[in-house]
Amino acid sequence: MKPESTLRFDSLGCSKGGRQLFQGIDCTVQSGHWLHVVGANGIGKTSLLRMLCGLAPVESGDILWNGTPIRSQRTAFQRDLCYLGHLNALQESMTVHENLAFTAALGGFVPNAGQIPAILARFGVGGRQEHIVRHLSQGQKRRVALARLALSPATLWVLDEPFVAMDEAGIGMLTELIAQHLAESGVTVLTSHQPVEIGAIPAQILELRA
Ligand SMILES: Nc1ncnc2c1ncn2[C@@H]1O[C@H](COP(=O)(O)OP(=O)(O)OP(=O)(O)O)[C@@H](O)[C@H]1O
Repeated sequence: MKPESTLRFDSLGCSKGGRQLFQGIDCTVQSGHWLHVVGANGIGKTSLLRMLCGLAPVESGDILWNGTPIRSQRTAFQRDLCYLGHLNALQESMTVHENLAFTAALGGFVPNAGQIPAILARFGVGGRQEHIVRHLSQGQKRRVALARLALSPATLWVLDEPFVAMDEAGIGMLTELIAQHLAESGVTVLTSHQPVEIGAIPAQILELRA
């Protein structure tokens, strides 16, 4: 189990290119729960996720992790965070197995011999372990990228459109993995233009509006 955690947006606002995207967002997500950020194309969902991950500064309001603004606990917060953006962030010239081993090493984690093969098999890419990532299909690359979640010790998963390019089986595997994460007291924030069901755990919906 992971430690009990709380994510809070406190009167959060964001503008881009001189245009206000959203403001006054208040929301709290506790351990074991997930937030589905929804809204029209271009409304600011990715911008919100990027602020949450520290890839863009918080301009107005605050983001608090366990009661403390993330800006004043950068290193500790990054340790608690796993972010998967639109891009898969895989090393294209490395093998599938090498990519996962690399991710684990970055997180200071040494998987045992059977762990990476088991995770890849779970994500339906077990037979591709020694393949160079460049030679995989888009959906296979997405599966490898998402398989990294299973190696992450992070409490907070932030996933931008994780279901894009996934077939039905892939969607099933990912929702199962998120459900397991929540059952272990994890927290997940995701965007998706499609309806999402994570087991029987109801979504907290945050709808961004112009
Ligand atoms: N660096 C930037 N400078 C100016 N405008 C930007 C910048 N980055 C993003 N934007 C604009 O901010 C708005 C919000 O973009 P964002 O990617 O957050 O939307 P989104 O809700 O995730 O959209 P989608 O559903 O299409 O992925 C868009 O209109 C985008 O063009």
